[in-house]
Amino acid sequence: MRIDGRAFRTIWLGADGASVEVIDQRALPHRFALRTLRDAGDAAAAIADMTVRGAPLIGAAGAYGLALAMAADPSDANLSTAHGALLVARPTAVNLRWALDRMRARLAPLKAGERRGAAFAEAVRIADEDAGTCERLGEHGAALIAEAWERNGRSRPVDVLTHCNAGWLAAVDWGTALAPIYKAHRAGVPVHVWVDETRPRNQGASLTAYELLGEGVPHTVVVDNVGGHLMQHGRVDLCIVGTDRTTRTGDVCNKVGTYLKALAAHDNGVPFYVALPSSTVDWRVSDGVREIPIEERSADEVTFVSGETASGAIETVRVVPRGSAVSNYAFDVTPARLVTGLITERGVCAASEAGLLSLFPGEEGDKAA
Ligand SMILES: CSC[C@@H](O)[C@@H](O)C(=O)COP(=O)(O)O
Repeated sequence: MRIDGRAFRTIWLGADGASVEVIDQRALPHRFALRTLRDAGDAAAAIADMTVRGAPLIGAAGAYGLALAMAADPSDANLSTAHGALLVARPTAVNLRWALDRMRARLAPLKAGERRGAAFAEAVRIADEDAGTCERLGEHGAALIAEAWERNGRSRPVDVLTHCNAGWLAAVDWGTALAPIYKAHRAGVPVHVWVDETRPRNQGASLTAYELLGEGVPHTVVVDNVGGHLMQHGRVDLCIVGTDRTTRTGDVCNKVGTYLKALAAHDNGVPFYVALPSSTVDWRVSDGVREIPIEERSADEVTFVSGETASGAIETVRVVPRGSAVSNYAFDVTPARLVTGLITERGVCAASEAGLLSLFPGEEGDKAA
């Protein structure tokens, strides 16, 4: 997608064929910066410190990290060590394990000497496939936005509320929740996006707003707690969010605060859609609340906020008094019963095991994997 009119992806193989370039998302929206990953340790650090973030991108970064590991030492021992080290970089988004397991399955049967080239090729394939998958789910989701426009008699733009950043910065390209918006916008369907700021890291205010500006999509940044009010007053036609892990029964784990938006949507009869590539489905898990590990991040993310001062300097300031206890749960689970539908690369389905299997019939056998 575009930054200042230039097309970018979030991750790509460096020109030397031996390193990986990523957009450093910690610097946005104030500064556009790239970071070079030279080994698996760099990749694990970039995932953990959220230089790269968002479920599909974490998966692609893990795959490239394993390729960097194979370039340094293609032994069986290092394949296992690097897989383990990358896997623990962040716990909630299942795409990381999905991508690492796919890489290991591809590389393990090969001779050590064949692994470097195969690993980079597979990582590139994973990234390319993610871009294609997100574009396809965007087309399916755009149809829902077009239907909402028909429902309002084409009288006004369709108001979509989204939470966190599930746009192209969270994937390799296009994004998940924002892909339908981009597709609808490019097709001439007028869309306006309510962007939840998404405390504590403000991925909505900083990244979603930045993306939407780049693509020229009308949007308004709102504080996290205003969604219920907007829905009560008919200002939201539909919600679309992403997910970091979806159970086979259709529960969705996404950025903390998603559940409260789903409750408000349910109470107000607002359709609540979740957009996902199938790599985000964890077929081994059936109860999201009990079984999905919820990442707890540093209390500093809550205690301090960072931003640009009037003089253009980036500064971090304390907003919580010294001495108060602080906790920082990064995700929550929205039960399937609150989800109107799942927007996938194969179409839109019910948030249920039957719904998912109607689109992904071969996956049932993976339940016990
Ligand atoms: C793009 S998909 C969905 C999610 O990954 C996204 O909504 C999200 O919660 C990202 O969380 P983050 O902590 O910024 O990695």
